[in-house]
Amino acid sequence: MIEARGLTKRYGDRIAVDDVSFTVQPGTVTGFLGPNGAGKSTTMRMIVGLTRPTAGSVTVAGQRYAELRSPLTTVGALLDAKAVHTGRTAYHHLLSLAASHGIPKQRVHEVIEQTGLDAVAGKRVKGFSLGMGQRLGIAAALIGDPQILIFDEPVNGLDPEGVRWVRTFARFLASQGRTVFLSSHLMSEVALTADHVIVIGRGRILADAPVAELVAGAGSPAVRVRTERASELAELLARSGATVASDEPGVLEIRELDVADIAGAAAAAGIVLLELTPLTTSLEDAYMALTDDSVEYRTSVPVEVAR
Ligand SMILES: Nc1ncnc2c1ncn2[C@@H]1O[C@H](COP(=O)(O)OP(=O)(O)OP(=O)(O)O)[C@@H](O)[C@H]1O
Repeated sequence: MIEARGLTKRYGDRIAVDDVSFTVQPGTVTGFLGPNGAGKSTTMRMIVGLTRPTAGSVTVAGQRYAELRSPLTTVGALLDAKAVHTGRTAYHHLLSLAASHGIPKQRVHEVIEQTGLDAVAGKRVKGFSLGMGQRLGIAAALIGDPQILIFDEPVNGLDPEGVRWVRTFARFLASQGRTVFLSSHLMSEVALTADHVIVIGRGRILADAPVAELVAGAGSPAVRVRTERASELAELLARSGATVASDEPGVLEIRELDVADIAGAAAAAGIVLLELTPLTTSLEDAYMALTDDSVEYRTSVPVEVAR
C-alpha cells in the first residue's frame, strides 16, 4: 500500500504537487493519470525518496522510503528507463544491482525470464531498443521481489507489442496481490490497464475512483447533430442552456440537452436534422471534463467551424 497525506512540492513559487492525499491499494493496478506537467513524476519521485516533499508525507508499506531497512525488497520503481545507459550487459547490470543489495544471483535469472530478456541478457544495454530498455527497467524494479511497484509512463514510446506486454505484465503483478501504481497521460491506456484511477491536474487530485465509476460519473453524454443550419441551431440550443462544440462544419456536439430536447427545439425552429446520435461517455470524455482547466497547453476550436 502507498499512502500520501498532504503531500506537497514547491519549486520556488511554482507548486508542482499541491497538498495531495491518496491511498494505492494492493492487488490492483492503479493508474495515475494527468496531462503533461500535472505532477505525476514529482509525486512518484517523492514516493521513492528521490525528491524531498516541501510538506506532507508519503509512506510505502507504512514507512517513509528513507526509513525502509530494505528498500528494494519493499518497493521497485521504473522512473526513467533511458537512465540506464551502460556499456554493461543486461545480465551484469541486474547482477550488480542484486549484489549491492544482498539479493541472490538466482533472482537475476528469474527476473530475466519473467521479463522476456533471455535472448538479449548477454548484450550491452547501450544498444537496446526502447522496448528492451523498458523490460530491463521493469526487471530491475522486480529484482528485490517487492510487493509495491511504481512505473512512470511505462508504455511511452513503445510499439504496440511492447504496450501489450507492459499492460499484461502489470495486470499479472496485481493478480499476485502486489500494489501496482503506473502513470500515463493516455486515458485510453489507463482504461485498458487499470482497475482504479487517480487523476491529477496542476498538482491537485481531480478524481480518485474505480475506472467504471469515473466513466459513469462523467456527466451528461454528448449528442451529435448534423444539419445544414448548424450555427443557427447552435445559438438556439446555447440559449436553452446547452454546451455546444463543433470541430467539423455542419456537425455539433451538444451536452446538457438530451436527444428529445434537441429534436423538439430543431422541429420548433423548422431546422431539418440530418443526424441525431447520442454518444456514449468514455473514460476519455470523463478525463477531458476533469482536466479541462488543468492542461497547460491546449488547442481551441474556433466557433466559425460550426458555420
Ligand atoms: N526539478 C524541477 N525544478 C523546477 N520545476 C520542476 C522540477 N520538476 C518538475 N517541475 C515542474 O513541476 C510541474 C510538475 O512536473 P512533473 O514532471 O511532476 O509532471 P508530470 O505530470 O510528470 O508531467 P510529464 O508527463 O510531462 O512528465 C511541472 O510544471 C514542472 O515543470
